[in-house]
Amino acid sequence: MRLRNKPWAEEFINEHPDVILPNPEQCKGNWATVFGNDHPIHIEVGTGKGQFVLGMALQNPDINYIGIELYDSVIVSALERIVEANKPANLRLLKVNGAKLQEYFAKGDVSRVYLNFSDPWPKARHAKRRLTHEGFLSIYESVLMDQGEIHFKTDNRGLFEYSLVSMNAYGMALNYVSLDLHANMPKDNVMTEYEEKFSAKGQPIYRLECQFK
Ligand SMILES: C[S@@+](CC[C@H](N)C(=O)[O-])C[C@H]1O[C@@H](n2cnc3c(N)ncnc32)[C@H](O)[C@@H]1O
Repeated sequence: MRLRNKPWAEEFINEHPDVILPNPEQCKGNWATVFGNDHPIHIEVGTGKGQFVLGMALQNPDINYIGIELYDSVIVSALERIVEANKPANLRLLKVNGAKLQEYFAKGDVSRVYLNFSDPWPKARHAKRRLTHEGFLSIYESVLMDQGEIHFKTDNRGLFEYSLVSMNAYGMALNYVSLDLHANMPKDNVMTEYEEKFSAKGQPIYRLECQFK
């Protein structure tokens, strides 16, 4: 747990249970009560400092967003942003492991999964840790509604190539692929922190949308 540099993180997190939900397992199958509506739920696994999920929540008030991040020291930066933005009603954070989504979501609770600039884990022996490994795809499938989607952006060519093969082998439909997202920047693209950093260095941004059949 990377808490050493931010000793105040735990206290700040505990002060905002309306944003970082303290007992997320109680929300499973019950998210309409949490948000007070039955709008679609989009989650981002590995949300980092929250720029994407906050931007999406502000841009799309009729969609509920949940940012999922493992580390206190990282998620606390997302929390700071969200507090500064007056806590949009359609946004929550979970400080949990994306490998355990089934503890917090029932089948059909989620209608889209976003993966942005996921850790590449380049060594073959670490392939199971990649968020687009078949083990993770099966976890996403078990919480997504039928024909639910994954939207994935990365600067990492190796991870992108791996993910295309992994999703194809899983039997998913590829609905969109871009090898240079910023060459034709969609009007509604919300940049992540990593996207800003890598595109500023001139690196192409890869993006795909795929769907369970
Ligand atoms: C490279 S950063 C990208 C952050 C952000 N999505 C962006 O694009 O700027 C990856 C983030 O995913 C988080 N992460 C990695 N594996 C995770 C998992 N299994 N569950 C939740 N978060 C995870 C890491 O802690 C890290 O903050």
